[in-house]
Amino acid sequence: STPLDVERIRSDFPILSRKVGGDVTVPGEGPGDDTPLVYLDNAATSQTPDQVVDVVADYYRSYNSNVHRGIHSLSQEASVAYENAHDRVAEFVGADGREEIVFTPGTTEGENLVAYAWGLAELGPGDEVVLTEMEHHASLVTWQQLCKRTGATAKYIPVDEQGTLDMEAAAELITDDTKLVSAVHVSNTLGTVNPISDLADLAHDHNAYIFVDAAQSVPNRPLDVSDLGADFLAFSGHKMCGPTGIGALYGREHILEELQPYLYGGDMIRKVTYEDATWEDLPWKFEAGTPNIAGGIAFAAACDYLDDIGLDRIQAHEEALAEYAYDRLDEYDDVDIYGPPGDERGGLVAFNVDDVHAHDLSSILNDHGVAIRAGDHCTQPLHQKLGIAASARASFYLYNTREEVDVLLDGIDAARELFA
Ligand SMILES: Cc1ncc(COP(=O)(O)O)c(CNc2co[nH]c2=O)c1O
Repeated sequence: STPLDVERIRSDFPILSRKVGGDVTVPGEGPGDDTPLVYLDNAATSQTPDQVVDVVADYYRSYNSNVHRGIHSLSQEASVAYENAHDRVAEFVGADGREEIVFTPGTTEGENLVAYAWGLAELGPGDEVVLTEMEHHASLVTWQQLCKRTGATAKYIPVDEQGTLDMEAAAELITDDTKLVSAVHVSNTLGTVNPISDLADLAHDHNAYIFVDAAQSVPNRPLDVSDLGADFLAFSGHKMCGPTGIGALYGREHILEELQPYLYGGDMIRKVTYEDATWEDLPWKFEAGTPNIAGGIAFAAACDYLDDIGLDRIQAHEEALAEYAYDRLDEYDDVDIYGPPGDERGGLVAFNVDDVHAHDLSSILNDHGVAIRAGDHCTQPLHQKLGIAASARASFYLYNTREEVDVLLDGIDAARELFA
């Protein structure tokens, strides 16, 4: 695939020209240092191009209205745009149509929707949910707590010291007692790319569903829900050039059709009496109340933006940056890198520098204009397993450059000198 024109892409993101540092009491208006921003925290949230920001602004400026078919023109325009956005997001992940795409605030609510709309009704004592040891809390805590509530049992597929899933153990752990496998596609801490279609085969061999946490894969690589064998798949708009507060849950239509809603209210009903209620068609049955209309419409615009560039090219670009960062970090003997080798991972690298706590490293890197994430990345059990309380994580996207990786390494050198 042809390399990205990063400079042209960066011109779509004014924020990337910001200077940072100095007084931050007034967001965006601080005196700011003359330190150019180097934004390497894309696994937490991506930046938003003008093309997507303009869609949000245009909605509020010219057709803001509540959806679901009010009679007046504005409502009709908003309804059509919001409903069509579901079709666009469905196309982006290879779903059959809007019936298989529920808009949510993000990946977290997608996991919870399935836990409460399916899990609460289907799980009980003797049933098992199989997770991986590298799950994000959005999956791990959700299913762990649901198992506690229902008497079901949560089990974990081990991760080896290379950050790779033990698939032999998976084959033993997934049995006829398994009702659901929930697995992250690309780990937000290790960068490991899990063999989802193999896990799906194991789940389906035992008549279990598979839930795919695709928060770090839908934004970063071409993906088709059928190729993966996903029964459910959740992702977030804000990690793929969309606004915050919007994401989607994919579910096979025949499964969603059978599920009862877990959020009740307006828009999700068809007929209500004092005694009972009937539900709207999919996906509206699962979208109670006034949705994030602008966010949903902008989510579709983000899909257009990424597809115009090409996810295969974006994947190649960010993974090359991660490999470059990995190789440069690997030159140090006082740096620990977590996860698989640099050429076998998604576009992120988590690491620690001996004698420099990740939080201190992040603070010093901030003085150099570099934004990374430091902490447990919502994978505390995995950090405990790795024997660390926290890690630093650099995560790359379509608008980052090799020169920015060099600034990252310069900042790490400065931190090492300060703490050595
Ligand atoms: C693998 C994974 N699953 C679920 C989530 C939750 O997504 P949300 O509902 O949109 O918040 C995240 C967000 N990950 C991170 C958020 O901040 N730093 C991170 O690594 C994630 O990386």
